[in-house]
Parts: sequence; C-alpha cells; structure tokens
Amino acid sequence: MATNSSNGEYQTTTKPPPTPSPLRNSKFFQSNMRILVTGGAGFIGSHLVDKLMENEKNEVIVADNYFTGSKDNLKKWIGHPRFELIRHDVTEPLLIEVDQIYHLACPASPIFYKYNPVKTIKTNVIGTLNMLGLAKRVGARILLTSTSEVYGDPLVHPQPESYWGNVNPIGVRSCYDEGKRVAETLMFDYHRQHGIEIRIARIFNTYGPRMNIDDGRVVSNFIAQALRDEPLTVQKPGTQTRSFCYVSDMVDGLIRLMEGENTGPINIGNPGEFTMIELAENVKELINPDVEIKMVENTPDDPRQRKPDITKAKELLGWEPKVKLRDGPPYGRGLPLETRSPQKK
Ligand SMILES: NC(=O)c1ccc[n+]([C@@H]2O[C@H](COP(=O)([O-])OP(=O)(O)OC[C@H]3O[C@@H](n4cnc5c(N)ncnc54)[C@H](O)[C@@H]3O)[C@@H](O)[C@H]2O)c1
Ligand SMILES: O=C(O)[C@H]1O[C@H](OP(=O)(O)OP(=O)(O)OC[C@H]2O[C@@H](n3ccc(=O)[nH]c3=O)[C@H](O)[C@@H]2O)[C@H](O)[C@@H](O)[C@@H]1O
Repeated sequence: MATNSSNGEYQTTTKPPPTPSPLRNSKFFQSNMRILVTGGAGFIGSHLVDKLMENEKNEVIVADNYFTGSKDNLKKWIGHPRFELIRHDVTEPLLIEVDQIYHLACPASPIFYKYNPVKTIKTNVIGTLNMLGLAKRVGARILLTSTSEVYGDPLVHPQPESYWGNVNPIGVRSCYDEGKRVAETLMFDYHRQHGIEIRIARIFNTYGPRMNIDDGRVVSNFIAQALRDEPLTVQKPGTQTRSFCYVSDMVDGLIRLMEGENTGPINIGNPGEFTMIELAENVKELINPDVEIKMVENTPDDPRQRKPDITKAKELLGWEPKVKLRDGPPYGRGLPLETRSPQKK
C-alpha cells in the first residue's frame, strides 16, 4: 500500500489481507479452476453446479438455451461472485476461457428429444464439436454425458462398456442415441488427433428433485399421476426394465470421472433393476395406495432391458451408488417441493 508521508516521499507499508480476502469479491479475483457446465440449468446439470460451487476454488459458468432447463434451478447462485449464467445455444461457437468443461447440453427426456429431432442431432453433433473446439483452443479437459441409450435395445445384459450396442439408425429415438454415439466418436477423434483430455460417462436413468414434473420420464410421470389421483400409465408390455440412479450419486460419479485419470467410457448408474410394473407398484404403495395402474400403448424402439455393469466405475473411480430406489426422494421419504405440486387431496 502506498501512502504520502509528511516529508512528501512515498512509503510502502504492508498489511496482511483479512480472511477471506476482499479480493475474492472483487473483479480481480481469479479462481483456481474455471469450470463450464453446458446444460447446467437442467436436472442433472443444476445438481452438478450445486456440488461444484461448494468448492471455494471453483468458478462455475453455465451455458444453457433453457429448452428443457430453467433459471429457477440455479436461482441460489445467480449474483454469486463465482457464478456466471449465459444464455447460449451450444450449436453456436462459444469463446470463453475455462479449465474444465462438463458438456451436458441436450434434451434428455424422450418426449423432448423427439419433439425436434433435427435440433437434437445438431445439439449432439455440432454442439459437441463446438465444445471440443473450445477445449482444444484453451487446453481444457472435457467430459461428455453420454447415455445408456448408446446400447440401444441391448442383446447383452447387463451392459458392459465393451458392448457395441444394438441401435436402430433410422428410428424415432435415433436422433438421441445415434447423436450421442457420434458425440462419443468426436470425443475420441479429438483425443487421438489433437491430444484433448476427454472423459465419457454413459449415464443410466437418473431421478431426483428438479425433474420437470411434466417431462414424460417414467419416475416423474408415475409420481405426478399418483399425486393427481390419475392412473399410472405403464407402457406395454410393462416387463421392460430400467435401473434408476439417484442424482446425488450421479453427480459424485461425474466429478470422480472428471478428476480421475481414465477417459472412459464408463457406465454410471445404479444396477438395481426394476420392471415398469414393479416401479408402478412401488409408487402406488409409497404415494397413493388407491391409485389405478393402467396398461397403455408403448412408443417405437423402447429398449426391453437396461442395467449397467459398473465393474469399471468401481475399479477405476472407486464409485458405486449409495441410494436405493425406495430411499431416494422424491420417491421414498420426503417428496421435494418440486414434485409435490399439485397436492394430493
Ligand atoms: N437424466 C437421465 O436419466 C440421463 C440419462 C442418460 C444421459 N443423460 C444425459 O445427461 C445430460 C443431462 O440430462 P438431464 O436429465 O439433466 O436433462 P435436462 O433436459 O433436464 O437438461 C438438459 C439441459 O440442456 C439444455 N440444452 C438442451 N439443448 C441445448 C442447446 N442446444 N444448447 C444449450 N443448452 C441446451 C436444456 O435447456 C437443459 O437445461 C444430457 O446430456 C442427457 O443426455 C441423462
Ligand atoms: O438412461 C438413459 O440412457 C436414457 O434413459 C431415459 O430414456 P428411457 O429409459 O426411455 O426413459 P423413460 O421415458 O423414463 O422410460 C422408461 C420406461 O418407462 C416406460 N414408461 C414411460 C412413461 C410412462 O408414463 N410409462 C411407462 O411405462 C417406457 O416405456 C420405458 O420402458 C432418459 O430419458 C434418456 O435421456 C436417457 O438417456
């Protein structure tokens, strides 16, 4: 600090900064790690942001076009000095400086990704290309949230990462599952060709607070129907299976993958497997024992079985899920506010 002394000369006095340094709240503050989360206003992305923001050394930038996400999911961080929210569509280039990129931007619920399939493909292909271009320019590590849908309607059960899948390339789900397969290809080509540090997570069905109550995915559908006293719509045959991972476990797995040494792809999911009839019976028992279960027509190419082999996640990341299906709110104890409305009478 420079002061003007009585004899007119400048003297330098040093004073230790208070803790925490006021610089942390100033525009001159530089965090240790600048992290971009694309799709950070969505369901998984906003929980990931919450976790990343817990670390004072992280500065988090979210880029989202709000197609299926919402500012509301991030409201507690808006205005925070280590947080920035950008309305941005990843199909357009993004020029910023970051150290890590969690690339989640993509509609995930089948009703939304089928709504504008060409846009879904653009998001997966051009969007991933743009984020890889950004990673290349600034030397950032990039993690892609791929999906168990890359296994299609799997003929191997449970699915290990070495399984190449059984995917219809021209079906109504192809914009999403083939889009994610191309995104994975792009990740590995940038890795091999340009030395980009990549991480690929193959996420299996995930549930928890902030799922959009009307987004059509089975857990939110059944819970919303049970709360509204409407029949639970089990799509035929009802014997198809899924394995449901609670969102806090998912976020933990994604961060471990980003921070670890393995490129992946690595399955992140809960191996507990349920038929859709079993899921409906669980929701009925836990939320509304009087509700009816109704069989309805299914949509094309619905995978008949899905369960992750998580051997790699256990061995390479030291990760396995902690929350069982019946224990993870909104499903078991304590429905979160986001799915509580409308109230059951
Ligand atoms: N939730 C699951 O069960 C699941 C399973 C497998 C894979 N994933 C993957 O995880 C990621 C997040 O899924 P989610 O469940 O949180 O879905 P979500 O729909 O809640 O979140 C996706 C976010 O991406 C944003 N987005 C979509 N298109 C965009 C674009 N072109 N530019 C910028 N932002 C865009 C949306 O507005 C939203 O905020 C997705 O990549 C999805 O494919 C999710
Ligand atoms: O985990 C994954 O990799 C993928 O899982 C889901 O896709 P899906 O499993 O088809 O998700 P849902 O729409 O929740 O359907 C699950 C099952 O429930 C059934 N279902 C759905 C809705 C409903 O009301 N009733 C019902 O029985 C469907 O037929 C399907 O068999 C996600 O939404 C994708 O984003 C994700 O990539």
